[in-house]
Amino acid sequence: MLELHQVSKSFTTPQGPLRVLEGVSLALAAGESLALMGESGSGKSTLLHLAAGLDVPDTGEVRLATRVLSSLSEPERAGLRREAVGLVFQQFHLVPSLSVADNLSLQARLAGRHDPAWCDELLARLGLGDMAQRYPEQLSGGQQQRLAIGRALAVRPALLLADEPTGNLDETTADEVLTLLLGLVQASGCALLMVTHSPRVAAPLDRCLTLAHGQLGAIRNAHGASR
Ligand SMILES: Nc1ncnc2c1ncn2[C@@H]1O[C@H](COP(=O)(O)OP(=O)(O)OP(=O)(O)O)[C@@H](O)[C@H]1O
Repeated sequence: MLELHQVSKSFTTPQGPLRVLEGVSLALAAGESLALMGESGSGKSTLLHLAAGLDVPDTGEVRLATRVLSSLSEPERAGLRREAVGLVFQQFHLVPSLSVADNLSLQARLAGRHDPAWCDELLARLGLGDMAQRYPEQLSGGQQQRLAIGRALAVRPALLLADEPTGNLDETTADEVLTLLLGLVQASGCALLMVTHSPRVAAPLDRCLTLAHGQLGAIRNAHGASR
């Protein structure tokens, strides 16, 4: 589903080039969930952006659904991202002037993949069924993040990329949102790559990798064992 092969990425800074990823390889199968941990500045978001085709590596390959992202033009990458990738960030990025229902179906409509029955099911499963005609400012933080998750899943993506999706929520709300997210990911069969600082959040996922000094390591399998 998602493959990174020997991916390197540097940024230009006033102090010179900053090497963030150095020969990183990983494979994520359909339906698999992977937590990506690491200290602040270790390159987690950079890796997520490369996986989404929001940026391209300096060297190496990112393959998404068998397409090599760096061989695509930016509009082609945007098209593939709309169809195959759901994105959830710490900030909810909802459209204030659109209702809950319209926010939820927005990406799916843009991708030409709007399925009203699936959107209704998502609203119900996310506990937003009674709030479909409200506007984002009339929702709590947890409800807004549930809506952002619904928007990402409405397109039935093959891959869900989540960057600290519960980072803005209190612990109880974060647990509720995470449980809902993992249940929906399982129901929809998509692969999940989630960046998190929290071992609690990472624990229920199939695997956990840590990024440090530009490299991936500390692999944990579903049973908590390191290898
Ligand atoms: N566009 C850019 N230009 C220059 N430097 C950048 C750019 N984007 C990221 N960086 C730098 O690359 C490094 C990795 O950033 P990244 O956001 O991937 O880290 P992170 O592990 O996600 O951090 P955090 O946990 O704090 O969100 C950081 O030192 C950051 O300052």
